[in-house]
Amino acid sequence: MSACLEKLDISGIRSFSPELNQGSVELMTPVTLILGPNGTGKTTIIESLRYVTTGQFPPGSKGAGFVHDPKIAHETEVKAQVRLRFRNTQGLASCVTRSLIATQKPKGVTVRSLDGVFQMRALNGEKAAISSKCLQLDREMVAHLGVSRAILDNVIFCHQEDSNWPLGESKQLKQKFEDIFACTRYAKALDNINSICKKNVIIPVIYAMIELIYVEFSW
Ligand SMILES: Nc1ncnc2c1ncn2[C@@H]1O[C@H](COP(=O)(O)OP(=O)(O)OP(=O)(O)O)[C@@H](O)[C@H]1O
Repeated sequence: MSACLEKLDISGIRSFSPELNQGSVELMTPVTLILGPNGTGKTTIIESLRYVTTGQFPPGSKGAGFVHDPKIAHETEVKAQVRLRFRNTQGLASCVTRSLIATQKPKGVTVRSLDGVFQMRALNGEKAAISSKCLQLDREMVAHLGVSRAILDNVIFCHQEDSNWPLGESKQLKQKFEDIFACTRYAKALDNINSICKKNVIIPVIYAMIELIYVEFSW
């Protein structure tokens, strides 16, 4: 079963106010169209989906610039949160929340990521919550969405500034294709299978020889 995104809540990201549940987007099946005039937040929605699923900030931002500017909020600190409700690959209701804090310092804005939370309702209706360090959460998301990080990053939620990657330099292009199709992993897996097959042929032969020797001597 493929995973299905249902609802995105954004607060404190770019022009979305830090007040909780200020920006909510219902994600429709099979497709959601995002329309609006320039500067109304269409890119921010895709950036937030990419951030909540992969933990990646938009290109070149390192978090500052992605969080609502503390100067605009007239605060020294702004809390940001992105929450995504979705059905995982088993059809179970799941929810992932990632949070950030931006602090206005004399030299500029610094951004700190807080631990994320992943919640899932099991088939018996019980709710399980995993409070998770960012790296663990990235792995959880790949498992529950059933899509690799490279596909989330470069295909499904590819940032408009990065969307020309198929026209990039051949070395980088090769790397991208390797990441997306996991070619190296398949080659390694095939090597492993071949060597296991060889071992599995050799081992029965050795057993057969030992058995033969045993039979010879037992006479
Ligand atoms: N750090 C920030 N704090 C507050 N507002 C911000 C911040 N960064 C960007 N913005 C504002 O957020 C909005 C960004 O909107 P976004 O780029 O998502 O719009 P868009 O609908 O995709 O626009 P376009 O059609 O031009 O691509 C702009 O109005 C911008 O001024």
